[in-house]
Amino acid sequence: MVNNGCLCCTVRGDLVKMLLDLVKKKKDKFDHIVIETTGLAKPAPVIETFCSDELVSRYVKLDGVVTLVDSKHAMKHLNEVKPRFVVNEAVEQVAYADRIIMNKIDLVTEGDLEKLTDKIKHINSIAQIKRAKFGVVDMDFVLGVGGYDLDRIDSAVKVDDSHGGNHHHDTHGHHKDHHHDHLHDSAVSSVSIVSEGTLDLDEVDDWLERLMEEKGVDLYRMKGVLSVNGSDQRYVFQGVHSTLDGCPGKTWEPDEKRTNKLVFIGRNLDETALRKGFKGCLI
Ligand SMILES: Nc1nc2c(ncn2[C@@H]2O[C@H](COP(=O)(O)OP(=O)(O)OP(=O)(O)O)[C@@H](O)[C@H]2O)c(=O)[nH]1
Repeated sequence: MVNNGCLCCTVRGDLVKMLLDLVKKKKDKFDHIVIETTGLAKPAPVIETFCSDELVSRYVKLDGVVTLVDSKHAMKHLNEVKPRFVVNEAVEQVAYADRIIMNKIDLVTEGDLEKLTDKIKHINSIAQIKRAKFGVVDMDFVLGVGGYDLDRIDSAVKVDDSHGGNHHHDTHGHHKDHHHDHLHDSAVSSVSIVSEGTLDLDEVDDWLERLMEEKGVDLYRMKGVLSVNGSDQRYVFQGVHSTLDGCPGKTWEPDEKRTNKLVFIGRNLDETALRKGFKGCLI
């Protein structure tokens, strides 16, 4: 148990200590460690503990972030307008999730669930969503997620069209689902780019580095599968704020369409600039 039960940034030191204590005492006896934060916790400092603390990252690796959404009350919290510089914790917790459980579905209508799903997908188009009653989901949905695993990015950024989506199969325009514009006013959103073409990897590196330098604070997560020059392998990358990981991935099949797929999740994302940046890397 972390001192005051709250995993905000001020107690991150406690989390590091607790994890290292567990590793020392119970070495090799863990399959997983599950950390439950309070509903008011900011996910970023917890996630960053696993990337940035050298000792922690040596012994444990972050598998994924699961967010449990109360389907009856979530919309109200997601739409809550906070004072300037105050984060909306509900939005943050959806934005950083790899998996989302929409719970208490028995208490709302199908229409409510659809609106909430739209809202969630607008904020975070990468996370897999499952509906549940009393939190019942398969264990596989919450453990062994591989949300930070470069080998599994390919399936993570498969772009989902089922809810009106917020991506384009092209490189133009603004995403808007005209039926639900009123739901999509959150400053935190996802931008997806899906486009064929070959990219210059050096240009991509420069672009992403620049992006992280300039927008690192607002760029919560990004993932991508790219077709790059001089390689028969996909290039996969993933990042959290200003931490970026990239490496060659699976080989493209000879007759496979080499489609680039990138997803960015963040605050006040400039979609036009992101698309322009991407285009600038095309050969
Ligand atoms: N109808 C219905 N009730 C539920 C469901 N899931 C949980 N509850 C009830 O909701 C109440 C509050 O439980 P939770 O929302 O799980 O509470 P919580 O926020 O996790 O509580 P703590 O983490 O202990 O603070 C309990 O009475 C649960 O039985 C559900 O799917 N449907």
